[in-house]
Amino acid sequence: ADSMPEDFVYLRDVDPSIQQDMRYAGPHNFTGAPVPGYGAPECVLVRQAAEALKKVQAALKPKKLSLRVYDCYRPTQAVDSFVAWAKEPTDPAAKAAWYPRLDKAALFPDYIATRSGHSRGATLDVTVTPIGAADPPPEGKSCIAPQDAHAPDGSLAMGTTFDCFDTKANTDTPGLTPIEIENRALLSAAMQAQGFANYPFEWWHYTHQPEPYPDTYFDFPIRPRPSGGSE
Ligand SMILES: C[C@@H](N)C(=O)N[C@H](C)C(=O)O
Ligand SMILES: [Zn+2]
Repeated sequence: ADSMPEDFVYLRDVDPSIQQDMRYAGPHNFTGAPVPGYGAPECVLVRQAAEALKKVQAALKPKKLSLRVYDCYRPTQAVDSFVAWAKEPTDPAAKAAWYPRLDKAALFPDYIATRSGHSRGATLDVTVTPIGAADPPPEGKSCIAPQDAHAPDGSLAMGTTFDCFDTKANTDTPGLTPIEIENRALLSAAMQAQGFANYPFEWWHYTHQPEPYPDTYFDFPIRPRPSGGSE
């Protein structure tokens, strides 16, 4: 079906304090353009996952930290567009920024899935950011470039930026600085406490378990949130 199932929600309706930087709805992603199926910059998830994220957010608040989501439910048409993107000629500037040490073909399946858990509705890409921190746009530098206390988008330094397709993004990769290790552990502990499991290739990718739709890959497009919310 083309419409959002009843047990999917807009994260904004469950917890408007969680920051959303929905990269695939705009040009600041590895493809350089808005991705098919993302008709609005909104995080959509199955309700259980959204409610669990709200609990993670509450646990971070005393530390003056907030979650920031980059991707949530992903329609299968978007996944298919990633596969099509991989067959197009490589843009050297995009490669230098997002996958400096791998060729496009090598990104599948570890860093980009041809059938993604995101399409099942309980998976999301997330980082942690100080509450009230400035939110400058991404700079387009190499995603594996050294970071100070913060990544270029103001979030906590995790060793790479979001969607950095590189071994340095592997959650337990060697060679991180102590603060990067601490920040990844902080995210991981907060998420695990509410039932999220990390994907070891990408420090930002988490799935809430058990999944309500373990075998269903949805393709409804993400539409603007109805005014007044869905609750
Ligand atoms: C593309 C990246 N954000 C991601 O989510 N990768 C995993 C492997 C996926 O595509 O499911
Ligand atoms: Zn992901």
